[in-house]
Amino acid sequence: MDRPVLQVALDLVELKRAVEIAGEALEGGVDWLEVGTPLIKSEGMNAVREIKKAYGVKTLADMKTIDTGSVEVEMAAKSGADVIIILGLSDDSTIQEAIRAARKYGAEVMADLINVPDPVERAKELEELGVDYINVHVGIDQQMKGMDPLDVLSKVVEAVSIPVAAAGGLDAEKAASCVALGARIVIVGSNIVKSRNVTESARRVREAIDEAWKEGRKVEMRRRSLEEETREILLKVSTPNISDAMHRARAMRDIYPIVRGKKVVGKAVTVSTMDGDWAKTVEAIDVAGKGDVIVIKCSGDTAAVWGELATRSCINKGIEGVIIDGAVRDVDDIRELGYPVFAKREVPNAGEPKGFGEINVKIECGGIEVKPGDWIVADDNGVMVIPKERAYEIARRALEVKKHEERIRGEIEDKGRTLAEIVELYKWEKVQ
Ligand SMILES: O=C(CO)[C@H](O)[C@H](O)COP(=O)(O)O
Repeated sequence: MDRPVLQVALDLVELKRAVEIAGEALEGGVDWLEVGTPLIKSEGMNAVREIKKAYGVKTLADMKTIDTGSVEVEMAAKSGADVIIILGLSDDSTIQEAIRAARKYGAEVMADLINVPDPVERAKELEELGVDYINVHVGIDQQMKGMDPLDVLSKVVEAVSIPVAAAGGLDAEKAASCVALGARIVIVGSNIVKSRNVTESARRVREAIDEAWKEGRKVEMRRRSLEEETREILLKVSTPNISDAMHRARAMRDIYPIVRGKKVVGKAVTVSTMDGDWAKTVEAIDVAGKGDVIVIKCSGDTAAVWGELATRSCINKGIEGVIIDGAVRDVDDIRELGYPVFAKREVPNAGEPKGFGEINVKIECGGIEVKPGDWIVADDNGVMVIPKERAYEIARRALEVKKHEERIRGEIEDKGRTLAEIVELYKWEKVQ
């Protein structure tokens, strides 16, 4: 049996960059080039033509066809696509029309199982209908919720005898696991095309899948909990990455780092208190656990609700940091301790521990709503709040923002280009 196929998904919107990245990916050992759906939507069939003409290797058009199978397949095949990707969700008549059209032009059809309710049953039906390949695919938005193609891959492989592809957030390790589970084609997008060194990233995947194929590697399926993964990812991304991932969500207003150069990531233990009343803020240290962040809303900022001794207590308990919509004192000591405290104002005077307020209630801090358990990420840019229900998703989206920027940074630093040139800013300004 031949070695597994490595297919790169050129999920970009700029054709010039896609052609360049395709070349770099081929150098790293990619076999097939997929013209991604965003590129097709941005540049039309011209993208298929240009990619095919530039390299002459097997080229796929990810049309994601759901209707008019014949028309869409014909367009792509005439433009040079060797394989056209259509949606397995389509009506059987669309699939049959797509296959008939493909045969006229000597092209093949790959059916994508994205969003199919019963992937194993549908894969069997699609094989029966005559598609050439099945793609077990978890879409980009689904990946952000923690879905993984590995979850159903082996069942689909067992159910059909045509080659099965796998796609959806694959890196070298996951791609190797897909091969070990029987995938004949691995499709990698973001982890190659957004990488700063495309050739090197492609090579890593190439080596990993070839090794898995030669050695019949066993798959280790241990997955970390979503919470572990969320924390790990949030430690890698910045607050600007998170803001972008949340459609430019606002950071807290008027809250500044008392100690610069520190990063805070953790789940919120919230405190609502009165100006200068430090009873609940200090009691919250005993409520919070390792890895938490204390987030305090005060009714004013004339007297401190936080100082050096509270900070030392936090350090003892492994609490990640403190965010205060109010006043802090002992800032020189806090700086010496190097502990991340973010606050609105610095003052010398403390208030009294009267005990007004509550711990772990919904508050508004720096103008942003914070619920107990929401994720807080703070750095020198500011403080972001991620609602706990969307924490994993936002973390994954922020990581995509970071990866996207890494590739652009590389083009600025290594190729001497400008940002406007790379992202074709003038072309993509909003039409008025
Ligand atoms: O078709 C796609 C999205 O709908 C992508 O091309 C596919 O998911 C591969 O990209 P990635 O590796 O970034 O998930």
